[in-house]
Amino acid sequence: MMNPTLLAAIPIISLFFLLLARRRVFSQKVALLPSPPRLPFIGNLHQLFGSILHRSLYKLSKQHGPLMLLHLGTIRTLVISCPKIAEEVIRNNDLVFATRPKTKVMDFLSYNNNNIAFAQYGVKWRQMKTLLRTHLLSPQRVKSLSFDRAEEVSLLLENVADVASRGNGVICLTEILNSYITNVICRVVLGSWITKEKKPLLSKLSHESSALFYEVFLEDFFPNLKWLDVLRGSHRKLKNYMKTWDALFEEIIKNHGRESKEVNDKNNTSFMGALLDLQNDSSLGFVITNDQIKGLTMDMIIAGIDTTFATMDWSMTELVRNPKVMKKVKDELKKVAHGEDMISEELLGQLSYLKVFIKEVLRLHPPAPLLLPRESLQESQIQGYNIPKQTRLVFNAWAFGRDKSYWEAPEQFMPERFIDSAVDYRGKDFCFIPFGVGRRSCQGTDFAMAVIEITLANLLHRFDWSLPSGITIEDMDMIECDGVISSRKQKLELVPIASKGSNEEHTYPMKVNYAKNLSHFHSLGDIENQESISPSRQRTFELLSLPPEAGREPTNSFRFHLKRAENPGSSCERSSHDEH
Ligand code: HEM
Repeated sequence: MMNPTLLAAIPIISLFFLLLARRRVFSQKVALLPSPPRLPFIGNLHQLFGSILHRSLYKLSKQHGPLMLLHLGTIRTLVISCPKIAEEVIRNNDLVFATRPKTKVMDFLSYNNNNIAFAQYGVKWRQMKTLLRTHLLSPQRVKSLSFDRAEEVSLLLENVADVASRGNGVICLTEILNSYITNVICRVVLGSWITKEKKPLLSKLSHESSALFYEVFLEDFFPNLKWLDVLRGSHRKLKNYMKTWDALFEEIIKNHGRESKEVNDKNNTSFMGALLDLQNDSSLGFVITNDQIKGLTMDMIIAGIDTTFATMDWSMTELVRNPKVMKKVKDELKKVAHGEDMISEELLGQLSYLKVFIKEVLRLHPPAPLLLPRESLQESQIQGYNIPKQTRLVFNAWAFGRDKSYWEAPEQFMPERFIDSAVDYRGKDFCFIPFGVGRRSCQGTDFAMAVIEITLANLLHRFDWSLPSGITIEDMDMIECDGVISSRKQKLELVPIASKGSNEEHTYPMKVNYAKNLSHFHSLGDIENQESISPSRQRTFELLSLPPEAGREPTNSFRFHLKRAENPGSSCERSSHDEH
């Protein structure tokens, strides 16, 4: 009789050979794809370390072609470096590649598949996307936030003038823009619940998330080495990070109930507030869980802050490096402003050169150069090659913007290339996809562009910008940070001088009564009396770091906006007594 141990081993041995044979079939097909030589066990990982990822991939694609297979540990990854193949994938296989890979970080940040950006493709993702499109980031909603943007821009301008007046005139614009955009996004996403004490924490958390993407979890490449991540403390770090987020969200959720009971604040327009209200909306057809609210809120903070900041930081850098472009942008602003010292959103449509300038920035410096990774849900074909299920896919959008067959002199900064050109960033032109393409493309494009345009327009209209003395254009390093979001590595230090003709000229330091101004913005009423400020409005002041008792006279720019607020629809010409 056969030994029972041997008998039990037969199915296991058979299964082993079956799997081996299956693997060989797959690898034969996949081996046909161009692929750099790889090392045992780690595959091609060693070719990616030590350099900026999208640049390493670009370099590899020059040797191995625009469709290239990499083995990152046990993970098959297809890298596409040319627009034509990207178009083929999206046209034929967008649905096949509609899901995101499950990685340790994405799993955590998605609140266990309860968000959009990192969520697996499926019913939940579709529900979240509908919520975002119809309730949070619809064109009407984006438009309705124009007051919030105007207020924040005004504060930014004052801040720039104030910081410049205090030191030697040099400001670190990178830091100012960074905290400005955190304020903008947190304000619209979290509303007045976030106090000024919590803002630095939020800023830290959002930037850490970007860095976390590059924290290498061995488990993602070698599932059997999960225990090493535990030993290295990576799991604990991620868990603690998420605990901090969770405590913050819980507090907001708890306050939401109280807020509606105690204050009955009907003007609560934050994204998170809207989502909490929608929890009781039966017409939605599905129930939104607290985890979905947390996941979605986190999505917008993570997806919104670093990307928008990077675009504005690169924009200001390119303007300083290209004085002719700066002059053209400023001339256009002056013409459109008709003597006003603040550019309002209604004027943005007339700023065609500013718009092509921003396009050129996004072409050369896409904030997410590799978009977000996708993964195939089933077997498919690309360029005649068989691509197995669960193959990861990466589009190198940074390389697309430098493809010589689509762009003349691609390394040159030339906004003029977009004049009289229909090429746009909305995902139809595959050579220019800073916001991604297909089903998984960015949901925040309109919101991001509204913030970027109004901010740059006013920064450039109000100030003339130059490099600190002793620094030349040649000293400006144009290398980007390594990370999912590709902002410029070197901080941008500049000297702002109030523009000639600006009504704020020679008025450093500019101190304003923000409390009065903000009260107008929020209620169009008067708040001479401190007692009349509601608790929620009080928190708005805190959110904006403004002491309610602060200040003297409103600035001209604020007067202008106040008049618009008080007389919506009027042309709101500035009268002579508005001038200093
Ligand atoms: C200049 C600013 C921005 C850029 C360049 C940008 C770019 C991107 C890119 C490249 C993707 C991945 C697309 C893909 O995989 O094909 C993405 C996804 C996403 N973005 Fe943005 N983004 C920006 C701002 C924003 C803002 C302000 C928000 C929201 C407040 C936002 C929300 C999202 C969401 C929810 C997704 C996930 C879409 C999905 O997976 O289905 N983004 N964005």
